[in-house]
Amino acid sequence: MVETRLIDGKAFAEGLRKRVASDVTAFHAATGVTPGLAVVLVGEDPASAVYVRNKGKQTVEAGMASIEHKLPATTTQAELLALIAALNAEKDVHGILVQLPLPGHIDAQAVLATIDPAKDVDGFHVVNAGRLAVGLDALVPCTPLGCVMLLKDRLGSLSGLEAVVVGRSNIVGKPLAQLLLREDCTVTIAHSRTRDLPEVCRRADILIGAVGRPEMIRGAWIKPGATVIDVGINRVDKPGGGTRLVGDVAFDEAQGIAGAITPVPGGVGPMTIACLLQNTLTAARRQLGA
Ligand SMILES: Nc1nc2c(c(=O)[nH]1)N[C@@H](CN(C=O)c1ccc(C(=O)N[C@@H](CCC(=O)O)C(=O)O)cc1)CN2
Repeated sequence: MVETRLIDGKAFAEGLRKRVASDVTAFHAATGVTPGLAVVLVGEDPASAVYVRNKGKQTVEAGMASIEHKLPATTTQAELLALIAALNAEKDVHGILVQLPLPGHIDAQAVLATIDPAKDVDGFHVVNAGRLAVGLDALVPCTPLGCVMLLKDRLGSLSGLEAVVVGRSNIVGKPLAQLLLREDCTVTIAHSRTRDLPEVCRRADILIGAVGRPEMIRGAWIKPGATVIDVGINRVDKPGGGTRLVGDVAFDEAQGIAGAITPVPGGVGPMTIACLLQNTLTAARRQLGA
């Protein structure tokens, strides 16, 4: 029986936000410039509205300018692209982010492709994805960046470790695999069609759940002592009524098997916005050649 440690992403994110805030103060003193982040929300998805509100609040708390554009669900793709073109040209806007998911009538890839790669603080533009893949400086997607920060904080060097990423999304699975490769991990990307997924997972020193299926990864799939990072945020019904959040990993079953695990909530989630603030400052620095 292994003692399972909790990886406190909420506390780590709080520390990171403080470090970013102090770097923003120094940046402003050196350049006279306040980094600005523009966040675009299309439609009324309640979870997205909460994330956008938190992004605005934490941006201001870090000493940066927050510019919010809330558009109705009926917004056309052409209108959205025109707004992004205007933000690309706006010199006080150093970072641009379009909250996902977008309404079904809008092609998300076309939207992401319109954002200036230098202002793409989500790191979703193909230029940033390509730069990450070939090992050049890139703006890196926030959730994967947060996962690697938590892993390095817990394990130090990740070199030579066997990492299994369950999930192959462009937003989390693929960029996270690239970041782990950059840390010299041996990386497997697995997914719902992977043959004998439990056996593949049991190879992992680092196991990442990023598949978006509530508690799909069972305790018996975890190698004893492994570090487990749970990216899933799934809302499920509670037996007596109401709902609760669970991850992609069966958290209770992981106790006594995993060496460490991120909880849901309070694990990876808070790192996403903290890393967004860091990316916004990075983008501002690069745009000013600072
Ligand atoms: N343009 C983007 N869209 C989306 C992203 C993204 O990085 N860029 N990621 C997610 C949503 N997201 C940020 O946008 C996000 C998700 C979760 C959290 C978080 O702190 N979660 C809490 C729990 C919150 C709750 O109670 O519901 C936690 O895990 O502790 C922050 C940001 C999809 N869209």
